[in-house]
Amino acid sequence: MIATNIYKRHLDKCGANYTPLSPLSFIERTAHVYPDYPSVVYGERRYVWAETYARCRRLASALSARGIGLGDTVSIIAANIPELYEAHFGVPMAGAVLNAINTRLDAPVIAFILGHAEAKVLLVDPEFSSVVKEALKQVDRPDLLIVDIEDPSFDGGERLGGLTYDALLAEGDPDYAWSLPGDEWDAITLNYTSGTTGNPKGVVYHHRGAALNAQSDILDWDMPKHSVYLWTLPMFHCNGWCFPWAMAANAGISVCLRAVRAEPIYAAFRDEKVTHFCGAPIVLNMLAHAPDHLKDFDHQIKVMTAGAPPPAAVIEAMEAMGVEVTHVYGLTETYGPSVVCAWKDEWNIKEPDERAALKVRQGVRYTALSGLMVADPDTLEPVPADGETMGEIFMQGNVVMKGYLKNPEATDKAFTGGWFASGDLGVMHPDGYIALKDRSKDIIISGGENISSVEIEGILYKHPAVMEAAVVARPDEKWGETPCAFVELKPDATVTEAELIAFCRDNMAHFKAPKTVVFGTLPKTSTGKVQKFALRDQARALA
Ligand SMILES: Nc1ncnc2c1ncn2[C@@H]1O[C@H](COP(=O)(O)OP(=O)(O)OP(=O)(O)O)[C@@H](O)[C@H]1O
Repeated sequence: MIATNIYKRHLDKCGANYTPLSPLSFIERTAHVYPDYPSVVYGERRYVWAETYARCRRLASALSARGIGLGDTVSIIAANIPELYEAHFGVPMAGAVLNAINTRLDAPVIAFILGHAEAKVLLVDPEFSSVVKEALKQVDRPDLLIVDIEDPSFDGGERLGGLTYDALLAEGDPDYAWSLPGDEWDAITLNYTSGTTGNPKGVVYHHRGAALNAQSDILDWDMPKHSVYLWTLPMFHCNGWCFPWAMAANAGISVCLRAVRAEPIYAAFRDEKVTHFCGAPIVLNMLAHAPDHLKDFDHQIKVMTAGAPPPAAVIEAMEAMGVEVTHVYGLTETYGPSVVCAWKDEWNIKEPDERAALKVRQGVRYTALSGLMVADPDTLEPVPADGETMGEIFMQGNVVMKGYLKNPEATDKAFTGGWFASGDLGVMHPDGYIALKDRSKDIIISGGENISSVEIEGILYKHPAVMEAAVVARPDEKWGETPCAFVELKPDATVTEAELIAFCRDNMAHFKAPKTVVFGTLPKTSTGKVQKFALRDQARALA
């Protein structure tokens, strides 16, 4: 007898029971349900959902009328302003792929991206017109449509094309009948990695992953409906960790911000009654060290942090100010956050330092992620959950990128045995929470022992004189490598090399303590991370 599965008979997908997952459906619903609720705020400019939705439809319609559609790239280089928010909907509503370019890149890299992405349109914020002008000289693309965004609140910049963003919107239909993608696997955005590990690679996201991760953002952060979200995290970075779409699903308010400085951030906390914001640990550190008179708010604020290991001292400082920290971890390749240090109520009774020690761990799967493991990169055998055995961190599921654009070799290398290899090293704790120890290329091997630079940095941050710290390997004849710390001190603080080394030795195994300390400003990448490769060069020169 032929075995049959009764659930396979006459139970097929059809238009009634299956539509592609896409975050575009979120804005349509929210504009329908909450048309007059605030959506986007930028200084004096205030929109409600009906307006934001109409502007996105105009953009889609205008792009479409100009022949932009499926498989085309629309690039944008902009600060966190409403136009960049709208592009997250208007561009894919036209069927095209949004490529938000990192605003801190230099002209040759921008030129590389425009060429590699085969961009058809480039939307330009006036703040970046001069670097774009330089980049355009280096790309041979006379057909590229340049659209200048105008921002009366920004002083400077120049027009590069013959069309403004508002004029483009005016060409469009506010009632444009856009449609969901034919396939949820269709590309929605293209994000270039910052290139700290080589040439920028074009990470492609699909509608399905974008919808799922945006929903996880809300779920894994317990975001109440109509949250007030401050845009401190660049929207160009992994599409702002999917928060443009999350805020549409949440029917929340996006408070746009051009400059990520303590003063406007604290002013927004107070004036807009911000409830949520995201930022790399360096942003949290900046806020913690801002003058006290700025810290003038008395409502509950939550921050989500990732991008680099958050030192326990920074978490403690934020929480002492009444800002609740949620620690997440991910990569451009995983739509931003895909792992969260899911908090447990029973941890609330612990002392602040114990709470921070639990929270510096990267944690467990985001709701949208299917698999997370720490494993031997050669055998893919998971390491024991002992909190000590190091392995590589692997992810699996719908919030792992489609792959790298036009780069099958890199895609094949990243996907191994059904898993995405993160290039990060970590351990699995007995309670199932992972902790990241280093990027594989950052680990220090001294006398045959692995030393985690992250662990040493965590100790250095606890010293009252230290503002920022980064540790790299310094070549050493006897030990192979020794830890070399680069330290930026707080204004007016003083401490000697010997004192800092002694402080580390008092707080960790002696062999792990840095042997050298160099004082000075730390070089940063375009995403605000410390440029460890530059520090490694400096450490090598010392040797
Ligand atoms: N919570 C976190 N704790 C520790 N490290 C983190 C955390 N979140 C992210 N990271 C680090 O950031 C990396 C992802 O960064 P991202 O995808 O932005 O790439 P990049 O470093 O800017 O560029 P490239 O991929 O070119 O090196 C992770 O692999 C990890 O090393």
